[in-house]
Amino acid sequence: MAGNSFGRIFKITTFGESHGKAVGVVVDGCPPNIEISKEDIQRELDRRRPGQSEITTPRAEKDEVEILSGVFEGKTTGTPICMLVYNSDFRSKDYSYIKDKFRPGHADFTYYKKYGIRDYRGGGRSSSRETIGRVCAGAIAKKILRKLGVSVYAYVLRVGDIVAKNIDFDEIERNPVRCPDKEAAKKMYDLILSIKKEGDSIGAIIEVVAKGVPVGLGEPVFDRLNAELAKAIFSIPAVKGVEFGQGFNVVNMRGSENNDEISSKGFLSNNAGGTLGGISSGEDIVLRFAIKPPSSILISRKSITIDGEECEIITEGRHDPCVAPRVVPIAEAMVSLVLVDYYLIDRVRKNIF
Ligand SMILES: C=C(O[C@@H]1CC(C(=O)O)=C[C@@H](OP(=O)(O)O)[C@H]1O)C(=O)O
Repeated sequence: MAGNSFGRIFKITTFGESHGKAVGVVVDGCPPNIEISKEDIQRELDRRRPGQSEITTPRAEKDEVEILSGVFEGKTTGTPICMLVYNSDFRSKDYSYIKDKFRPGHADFTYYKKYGIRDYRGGGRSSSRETIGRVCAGAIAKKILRKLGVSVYAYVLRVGDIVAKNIDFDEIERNPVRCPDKEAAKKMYDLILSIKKEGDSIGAIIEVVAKGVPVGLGEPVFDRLNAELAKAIFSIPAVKGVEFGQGFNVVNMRGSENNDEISSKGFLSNNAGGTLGGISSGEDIVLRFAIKPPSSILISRKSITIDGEECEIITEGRHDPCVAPRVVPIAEAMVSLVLVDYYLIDRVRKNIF
């Protein structure tokens, strides 16, 4: 029950801390003969790495992946794949001031109370640098899905009160916010910059769409596809809520509006967001999740020391005023990992006899 592994057949274990030597992942259970190159992994890591624009943390990491095992002559061999990224631009002295204090909103308090010890440098294991391993593993999952005709897209739907209205998938990677609506992206960018100038931070909503998922993935009752996807998304740092299809809006609907009618040509709507009874329906999987404003802000907040004395904390150092643009590739990775794992589970159970 150590909590660092995810998946049943396509199983990942991530390791490392923000200011430790390296972060990475071991992927076990990957099918053999999948073509995979360093570039396939690096492309995804480059979308997640710090220092991409004015609205991301300026920590200067190349985040260059090394594939240590499990790939031979450009193909997976069916053996464990270990991938890692060395940390280089860490300034651990920036964190000495919180050695004996808990930063409000961070995991400092709970890690210390649970373990009685914590690597306070850059948030240690609770840092979003841990997600590097997920993105590496997700890049392999994406390649497998592509062979199966499945594509997964994530994008920033909302920052503060600015909402993307025009969803153009081609626009996502053209702007630093990773918003599919060019006009909204500009407004989001300006808003994030102005909040950064105030030393504050802001939250966002990200939408994920998986296209081409076949009917039948998902294991009722406890391992419903949507339950596993929700777990995958909630395991991403800063996530505060997840919904599928109409989500929380169902409270405003009648059954007569919400039920997705079926014709001989297929479903007439997708209010369910791609699953029925926890099993994929063949419609797009559509989910959204809310991420909180980053906890590291330059505005003084009340807290306590490890001895329980009251203090004030300003979180100095290098931080993201809004993590949404960098969470996009992480969300795609997590959704891809679940889909590959559930595809393999479905195959195993059907191919025994
Ligand atoms: C470096 C990354 O983001 C870091 C995530 C992070 C945190 O507390 O999560 C704190 C900061 O670390 P540092 O103070 O060492 O620069 C961010 O820069 C990354 O995600 O790759």
